[in-house]
Amino acid sequence: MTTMTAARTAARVVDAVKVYGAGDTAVRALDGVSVDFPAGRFTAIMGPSGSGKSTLTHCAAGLDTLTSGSAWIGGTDLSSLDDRRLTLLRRDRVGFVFQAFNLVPTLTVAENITLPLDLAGTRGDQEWIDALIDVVGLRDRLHHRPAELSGGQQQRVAVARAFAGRPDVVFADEPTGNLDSRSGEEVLGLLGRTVRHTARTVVMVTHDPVAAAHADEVVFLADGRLVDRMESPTPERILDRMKALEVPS
Ligand SMILES: Nc1ncnc2c1ncn2[C@@H]1O[C@H](COP(=O)(O)OP(=O)(O)OP(=O)(O)O)[C@@H](O)[C@H]1O
Repeated sequence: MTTMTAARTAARVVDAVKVYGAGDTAVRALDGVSVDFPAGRFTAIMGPSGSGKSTLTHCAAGLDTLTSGSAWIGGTDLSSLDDRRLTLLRRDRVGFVFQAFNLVPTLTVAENITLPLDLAGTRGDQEWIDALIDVVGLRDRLHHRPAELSGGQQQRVAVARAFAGRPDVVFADEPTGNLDSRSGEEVLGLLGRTVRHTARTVVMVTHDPVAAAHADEVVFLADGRLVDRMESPTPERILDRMKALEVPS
């Protein structure tokens, strides 16, 4: 009964360096970041503007490549994959939610949710998708088109789509950036519930302490480096930490 298993890591980067450009104009967006995102947890990435949050997320998700260091999804080193296998990994094992909802306007809600599965040529797990539709509260909107939905409802469709293929990890980049605070709260509550009730993993970039406080843990970046981690965050504690990071040195 006392057997402990080490927490599985859904995604991680090790000694991640990302340099944009070259010579005098080179920008070191990530400067040796090592961070793991435990499976079954909701992790938020915070840091001042330009600290490398989006770069870290894009490299961890296999949307961009590191200059040096390694990025892993589960036990797979992304640098070991050719373009085709990387595309397949992103399709089959990673979900994305962006600030712009990126729904296909001509498809219904139901079709948008299953789009990644349809593109992959699989029906997916019907029971799972059915349960997801209830979790995101869209059962009575399934045959509507995105333009007939509020922004918050559209983002809930995007969340359901991100989880539809039961990915190892869902990356969300400012998912509430285009929403009013009430719809934003709904989407954040939804991300948290999905993680807790279905043991999925979410990694979310945000600049909003209230949004980050929905996560189980916050990791803080400054100048391309990991500077802190905070368990069981509250908006007040996050704000205090951010204020310290934003003081010019
Ligand atoms: N494609 C690019 N080419 C050149 N420089 C870039 C590129 N993308 C990002 N950068 C630079 O890398 C650094 C980190 O950018 P990044 O977007 O990762 O930060 P961020 O923390 O997500 O910022 P924000 O909160 O403002 O979105 C910044 O100095 C940025 O200007």
